[in-house]
This record gives sequence, C-alpha cells and structure tokens, in this order.
Amino acid sequence: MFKQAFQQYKKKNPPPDLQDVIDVDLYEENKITSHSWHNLVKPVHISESAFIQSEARLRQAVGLQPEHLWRCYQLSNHPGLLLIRNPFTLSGQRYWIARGLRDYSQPPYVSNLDATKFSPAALSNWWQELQNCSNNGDVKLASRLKVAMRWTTLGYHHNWDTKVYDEAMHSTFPSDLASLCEAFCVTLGYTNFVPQAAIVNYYPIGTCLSGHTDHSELNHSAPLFSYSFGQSAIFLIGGTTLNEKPSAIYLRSGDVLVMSEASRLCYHAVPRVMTTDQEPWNIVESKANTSKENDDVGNMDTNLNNALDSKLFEKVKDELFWQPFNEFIRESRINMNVRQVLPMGMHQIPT
Ligand SMILES: O=C(O)CCC(=O)C(=O)O
Ligand SMILES: [Fe+2]
Repeated sequence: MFKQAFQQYKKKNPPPDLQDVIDVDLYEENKITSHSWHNLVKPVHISESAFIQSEARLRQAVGLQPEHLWRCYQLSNHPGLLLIRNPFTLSGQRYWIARGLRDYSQPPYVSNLDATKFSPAALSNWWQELQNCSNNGDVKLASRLKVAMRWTTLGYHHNWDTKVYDEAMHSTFPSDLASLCEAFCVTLGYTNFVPQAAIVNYYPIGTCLSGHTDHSELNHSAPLFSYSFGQSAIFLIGGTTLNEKPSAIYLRSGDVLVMSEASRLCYHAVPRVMTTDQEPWNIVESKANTSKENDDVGNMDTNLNNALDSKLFEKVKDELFWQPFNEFIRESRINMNVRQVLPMGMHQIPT
C-alpha cells in the first residue's frame, strides 16, 4: 500500500491526481468541502503558558512569529503527528535557508559529496565554490555542484550503512538550531527534549526520498522536529508497516512537522518535490514590521541575542546578499530533521 502510493505520487507522466493530498490551506478556505480528507484534519489550539514573556522573546530570537499567527493541525488517523503552518517570520525563513546552504553544508558537518568527484575546495566550502563557479561563468560545474549536495548531518552523524550512531562520529550541534527546537518545545509543551542529531536534506525539484522509518536513535519517545523551506513537497505518512495506506500531505516553506508518540516510528517518504505556488521568503515585509523586528532583536537579553547569527539575520534582508540564496531555493527544497539520540540521563552512546 505504501509503495503503491509512493509510485503514484512520484510519477512524472502523467502527473498524479492531487485531489487526496491534505492541504491545510484549502481546509481553511473551504470549511465545507467534498475532499476525502476534510474530516481527518483537526485544528489544535496552542495555549500560551505561564512564561509568556520569555516564550515570546525566545520565539522572536529564532525568527518565529507570535504564536497566535501559527496554525496547528493534527490528523485524526495519525496520532502524534502535528503540522504547524506559518510559524516563521519572512526574514526568519531567509535566515534558516541561508544557514542551511552556507553553513550547515560545510565541515565539521558531514555531507554526501563524493571526494572522488569534487575538488578539495568544493568539499571544504561547497556554497562558496558554487558561488565562485557561477561568478566565473563555469556553468557546467556550477550545475553539477548544485544538484550534488543531497544531505549533511549535524551533531551525531547518521551512519547510512550501519544505521547506528557512534560516539566517535559527532560534531557540535549548532546552537541556533537547538534554540529553534527549544522555542517549539516551550510553545508546544514538550519538556526535556535535547536536540542531538540533525539531517539536512537538499532536494532539487523532481527528486524524492523513499519510504523509511527513523529508528536509529536510542530514544524513540522524544519527538522529531522537521523544518521545511523552499519548494513544496508531498509528504507521505503511513503506519508501522508498509501494508498500511499512507496519507499524503502538502509541506510548504516554513511548515514544521512534529512526529511524536505513535507517529514517531511510522513509515514516511517524500515522493515529490515540486514548484511552489507561493514564495513567502520573497514577500517584502512592510517597513514598519521590519524595523520592529530589528529593534526587538536588538533589545533582546544577551543570552537570547546569541540564539542566532545576528549578522546573518540582518544580512538576509539585503536583496543583493540574498540573491544567490534566492536563485538556489527557487529550484530546491531544504528539510532540517532534528532528533534526540540518547534517552534521558544517558550522556553518551554506550560502547
Ligand atoms: O524531507 C522530509 O520532509 C523528510 C526527511 C526525512 O524523513 C528524514 O530526513 O529522515
Ligand atoms: Fe525520516
């Protein structure tokens, strides 16, 4: 059942019927509809906790909107799965796209780039090398480099062959991505989550990710946070075996998916990455909003100021600086998939 659905949505010719793909934007537009999935979507109300002020400051520090602008949904046939639409500010989206392309793509993080196919310069700074090639008119190498980057791993590096994490294969987890997870944890009420490993997936339009479960972590009870940016995807979520029929969901730029409880170990896949009908990262924020955002970030507690790279956060608002990122993301999707590896109280992987 799962593989059939995967093939159906992956198909290029003829393109698939998207009628059954759950679209929470369409859900909001048509309260009464004939879509097969309409009754499965359950809006979730996020209530502010007692720590209102610190929560709001933390959200703002990592490029998130006030929580009343988030739209949060559950699917009644996939308990534990949460879809959050619209949590990021527009420059917040730019920041995370730029981090994913410029910084999370280079050492100490581990990438899929093949050392036999690319120069040491490309291996040590893929994004810079891509910019150099584009600027020097080396179109061929630029386009090879562009599609070659498919994943990097941060923190505990996922070993794709053994599927076992190893204490020796570990880099520092980026503190800004950890703060982003913390902001979601406080707002959604997850206590004790420690981000320890992330996979950053880079998907040129037309690529896919086949069905799998994420079970390598020693901790399966902690939620998994999945942040999507750039072009849109169809995401399939099924059951714990391949025999169950999956649901298909649209994931758009800025969407956050939380896989917790029963859905944490369920089969999932990305059969299709396709051109988006919206480019939220390019909607120019009104002067009033932008300067308020700047001021607020400037006034933040010192410890929150460090939550993200504040220089980059400022730079991405500059169109000239943003341009190469914009060109890349026009043809790609980036997904950052964050997990806790160790059970609570365990501080390293047992040998
Ligand atoms: O790209 C996505 O939305 C999912 C990625 C994923 O499942 C993974 O990295 O394990
Ligand atoms: Fe996964």
